Amino acid sequence: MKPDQKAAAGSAENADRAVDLAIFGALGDLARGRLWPALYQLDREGLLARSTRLLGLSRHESDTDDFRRKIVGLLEDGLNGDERDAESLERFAARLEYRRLDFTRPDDYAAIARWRQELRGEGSNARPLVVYMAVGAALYGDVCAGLERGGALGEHDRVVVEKPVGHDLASSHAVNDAVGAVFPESRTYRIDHYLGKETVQNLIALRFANPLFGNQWNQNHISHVEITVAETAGIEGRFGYFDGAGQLRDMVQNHLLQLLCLIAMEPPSSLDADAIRDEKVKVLKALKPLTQEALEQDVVRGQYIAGTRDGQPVPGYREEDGADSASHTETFVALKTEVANWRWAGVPFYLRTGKRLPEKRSRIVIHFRQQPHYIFDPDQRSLAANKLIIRLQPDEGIALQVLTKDSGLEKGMRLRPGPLHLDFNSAFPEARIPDAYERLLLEVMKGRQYLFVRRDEVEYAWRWCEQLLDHWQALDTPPRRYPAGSWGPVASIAMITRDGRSWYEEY
Ligand SMILES: NC(=O)C1=CN([C@@H]2O[C@H](COP(=O)(O)OP(=O)(O)OC[C@H]3O[C@@H](n4cnc5c(N)ncnc54)[C@H](OP(=O)(O)O)[C@@H]3O)[C@@H](O)[C@H]2O)C=CC1
Ligand SMILES: O=C1O[C@H](COP(=O)(O)O)[C@@H](O)[C@H](O)[C@H]1O
Repeated sequence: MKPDQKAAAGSAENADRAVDLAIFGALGDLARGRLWPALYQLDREGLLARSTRLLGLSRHESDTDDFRRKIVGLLEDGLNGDERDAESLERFAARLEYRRLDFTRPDDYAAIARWRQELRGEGSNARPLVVYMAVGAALYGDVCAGLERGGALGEHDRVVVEKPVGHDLASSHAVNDAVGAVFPESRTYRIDHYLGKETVQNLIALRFANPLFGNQWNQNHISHVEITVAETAGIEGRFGYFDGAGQLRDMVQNHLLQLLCLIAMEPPSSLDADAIRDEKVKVLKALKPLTQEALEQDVVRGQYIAGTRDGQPVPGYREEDGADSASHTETFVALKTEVANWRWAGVPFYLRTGKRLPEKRSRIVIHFRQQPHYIFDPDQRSLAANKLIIRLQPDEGIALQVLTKDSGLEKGMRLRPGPLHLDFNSAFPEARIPDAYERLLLEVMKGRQYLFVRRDEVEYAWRWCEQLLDHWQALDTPPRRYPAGSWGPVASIAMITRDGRSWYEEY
């Protein structure tokens, strides 16, 4: 954005998003790494309302001045040079306030009611409050009840809850009930930050704005679908949280199943939140239950052992800081599933996600079927299928692999695969790809729910995942091992090879 545009935007009232925001867990990993940087970027781009105030809440000994220094310090450390301008940092710091609170102590919540009273005294009448739960789900009930009993809430206030909502179906019911006792569903925003990613948004545009794909999007034309979300990171100091969760709860129950829903859902009647969410729920309900044989053959869980990252040695999962040396928690999951409905019957969806894999890479690959009648060199038959490769991150973009004739006088009708490429960064160089949290925070401020997950979606996703959790619990055996820096247990390759396929690696 040019400086003159920025100045104009910075002074805009942006009345459609005039809220205040209270972050519970303001100094935790999520808030420090994602929320404060996202809010700063929104402010810098002139997208916050002029009046918006941001309240940090945590049990750390601090006050507003100290808190402002801490947040500005972490922004200065994390931002690129051109994002770190003194004027924007100063304006952002002025929005911040801090209160020390123990979220489990009902009496502490009066401080929030007092803060809101002070804002009203400054002339801001009833701006809605957005309550952001940057804490574990076990605390959501305490916070909601504390806010209500402490007289801190108004009738338009909203709550944002982080994933995973609960630990299984029963605990997710309990968490949703506790939040629902204070905030109705229409004011509850369940975050799945993958839904805020630019390319994930683009799935909707790709599928429903392009008849070319819309008409081919079914079992007549698609042979199988791959979804890979690979991370190079390990546990990064989060052993306490992660060991109680594992990769299925941390990534599959939410991010990967949401991606699957966006690929598999029927066209919604509109872009309204409930129109989209109704279609996603239908997909979750149609996920084929896994038979005992499928649980044994088509699901692979792994745990990384010592290996390398970028050529440097890294410890195994059980040697991480604070680790339990006998942990059975999985850091890798690969599985095959099917959406049992008219559109998708017989089309396998292969899902794969893991920590400490060789690359950070999230990709969806749609494999189209071959032509019914093939007239080219029989040796090239395996080439003869189009693939649509959706690069969620990094190098956001879309590639369609098509076959052309290999050029040259002596080549005859040799085929050559090549991509038709849309690279978002080079196609739209003027547009910065915003972080998912920027988009999602802005949507909450505007009161729009279509990028958030409804209660029944969360619960159907748990219902399906529980088959795997129950199976693993009954087995009580450790996950398969894989060296850090590899693509997971060999069994995950065998799983897809048995179907005469392989994970697509040419990104
Ligand atoms: N970190 C991430 O990248 C992601 C996190 N999430 C979700 O976000 C939520 C937060 O995760 P994360 O930031 O990693 O967790 P952290 O443990 O890093 O942060 C939680 C914060 O809440 C504070 N806190 C905990 N209990 C209380 C209490 N009783 N009173 C006052 N403050 C308290 C903690 O304080 P103290 O430091 O004193 O313990 C800590 O600062 C979780 O639901 C997680 O699943 C979702 C996606 C990604
Ligand atoms: O929700 C989570 O997501 C991150 C990965 O997010 P990304 O945007 O970097 O792909 C994962 O590392 C974390 O364990 C999980 O809780």
